[in-house]
Amino acid sequence: MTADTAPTDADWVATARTLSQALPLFQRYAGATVVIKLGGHAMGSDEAMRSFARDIVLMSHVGVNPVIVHGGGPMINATLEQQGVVSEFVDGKRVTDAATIEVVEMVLSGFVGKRIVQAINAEGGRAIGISGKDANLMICEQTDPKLGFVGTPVECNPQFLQSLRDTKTIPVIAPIGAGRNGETFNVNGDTAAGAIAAALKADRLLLLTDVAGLKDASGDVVSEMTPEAIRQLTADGVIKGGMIPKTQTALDAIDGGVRAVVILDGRAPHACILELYTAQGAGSLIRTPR
Ligand SMILES: Nc1ncnc2c1ncn2[C@@H]1O[C@H](COP(=O)(O)OP(=O)(O)O)[C@@H](O)[C@H]1O
Ligand SMILES: CC(=O)N[C@@H](CCC(=O)OP(=O)(O)O)C(=O)O
Repeated sequence: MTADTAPTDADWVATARTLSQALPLFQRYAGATVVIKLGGHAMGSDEAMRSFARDIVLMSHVGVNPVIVHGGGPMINATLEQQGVVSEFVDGKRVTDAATIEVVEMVLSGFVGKRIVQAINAEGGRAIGISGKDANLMICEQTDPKLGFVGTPVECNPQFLQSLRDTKTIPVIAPIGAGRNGETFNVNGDTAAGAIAAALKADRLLLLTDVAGLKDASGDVVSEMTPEAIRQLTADGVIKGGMIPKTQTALDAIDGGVRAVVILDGRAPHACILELYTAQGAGSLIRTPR
């Protein structure tokens, strides 16, 4: 079917066949909890956001419990740059002083989170924007005094998410954590998604990023990897930079009880439903061998 020709009867039959073939996968994921981390680099145009939102609403309609955790690093950078501030990053984490944490919270819990909420709601879903502070969802401790207000999640309280699930409300979570002494902590989006997925014992954690998946030493995307293979590729320097917190998150999430983690290209159209509802899947699946 091309854009400039009307669909034929055969095209419609092919569409119906595709839907019918997805039945076993719809059944397999009915009732499953799927945590989706949408990184700032994966948040594209309004059209891409609409397509992401549509996929989330579709998942919710066929019985999945989607939980979105978002990033927004590039949007934080842009707002800080308007104020003449350029952040320093150590091991992929933003050094966050008292003025910066205010900007981080404003950007993530403000326009980034609300853009996702609005997109989902516009497609007929029911989303609500919260952060790790709400209902004590994510309690943090300071990661390292040198990083300032950067937090490591030490306690997750996902009961509130279960009550959202009962009312088919889709949480859209900003990676901001509460400290025990009233501090606000900036949490890497991948780390926050992994901690929440582990607390929920999620069936899947999808880490949406800007590459097709995990690449091996030859630069080829590998469709399935074990935690052991990831440790080896990291030791060999093949997994590096921003991919390190992602793969570390994947390993921690699996240790914490998540069944499988997928690293996939969030800019690709319909990445989430391709992964869940096609036999081929998308990106790189990480799980312990069965
Ligand atoms: N082995 C690898 N396979 C795939 N990507 C890798 C690998 N090692 C490093 N990367 C880099 O990791 C990047 C993703 O991390 P990052 O830019 O922090 O993503 P995000 O902003 O989506 O959180 C990719 O764009 C790629 O350049
Ligand atoms: C501690 C830390 O670095 N926090 C991140 C939070 C946002 C994030 O993780 O955004 P992406 O997923 O788009 O990278 C930051 O300040 O950029």
